[in-house]
Amino acid sequence: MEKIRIVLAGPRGKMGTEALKMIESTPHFELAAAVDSRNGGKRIKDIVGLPSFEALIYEDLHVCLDETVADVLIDLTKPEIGKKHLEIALERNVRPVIGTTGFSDEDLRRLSDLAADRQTGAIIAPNFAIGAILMMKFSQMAAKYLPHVEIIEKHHDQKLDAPSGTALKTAQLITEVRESVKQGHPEETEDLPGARGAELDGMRIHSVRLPGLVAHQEVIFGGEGQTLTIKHDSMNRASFMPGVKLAVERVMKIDQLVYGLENIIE
Ligand SMILES: NC(=O)c1ccc[n+]([C@@H]2O[C@H](COP(=O)([O-])OP(=O)(O)OC[C@H]3O[C@@H](n4cnc5c(N)ncnc54)[C@H](O)[C@@H]3O)[C@@H](O)[C@H]2O)c1
Ligand SMILES: O=C(O)C1=N[C@H](C(=O)O)CCC1
Repeated sequence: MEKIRIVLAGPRGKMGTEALKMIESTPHFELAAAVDSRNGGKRIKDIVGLPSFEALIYEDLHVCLDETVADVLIDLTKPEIGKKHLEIALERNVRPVIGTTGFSDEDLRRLSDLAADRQTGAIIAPNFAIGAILMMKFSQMAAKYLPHVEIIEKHHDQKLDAPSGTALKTAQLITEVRESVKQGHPEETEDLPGARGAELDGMRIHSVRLPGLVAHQEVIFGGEGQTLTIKHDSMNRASFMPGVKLAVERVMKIDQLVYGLENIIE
């Protein structure tokens, strides 16, 4: 099998270090280069605590892709950088696998058009954990029958964006199968602003940020005399790596942008 040559953006981060281990243990993956906010000119093996890859570190993706033969870019940096890197990679026909969140509907339309123009596969995955994908799929199934929904997402307190990409994606999947519903009492008031959480098509989304958490979500459905809770917990960042590996393999075989791993697992 030919090796898939990967550029990894964010190699020193919590996700990036797990991704390096995943690449190291996958015989048909090769780390071609890395993009970091510092350490340009060094090699991955020169950074204390990182595996002994010879791959060079660049501080600019343009320069990296000028000097590197690559098939796939994995981006695990931060929202505005992931978006910029996705575009740079597509313009050079390098297939992006993006783990950062914060893409608006308008961004997704524009980037889908760009991927289609370039006939280059791209995957944006708000959550790489296979269990989280199932949680979203099961929630979409349940919402057909129990349309009153509240989402509680909980993450570590270093997370930059709220609500989480997973919560937004879950809400979007639910809007595809249910009519818009006015939830709660028609005359309810918020005596403390934000008490009822964010609102998306009648659904409420509550974001919790605490040290000690990794990534967790509960989707609670209410009906007459019953509730249903669908819950997923990522206890560590290794939980995301089978999904990253799957996305890298799959992005090599598609020629359009896919938003969400639920679109590539059976
Ligand atoms: N899709 C998923 O399943 C999933 C799971 C966990 C985290 N995430 C997302 O992945 C991203 C990384 O998460 P994390 O917990 O590893 O964060 P982190 O803060 O530990 O790591 C981010 C890394 O990106 C680097 N970085 C910042 N700007 C950069 C730039 N311009 N170029 C290159 N590198 C740059 C930082 O130096 C840091 O090492 C976040 O956006 C997070 O929301 C996604
Ligand atoms: O920032 C994180 O950490 C995570 N973000 C994702 C999201 O926004 O949904 C989910 C996984 C962890």
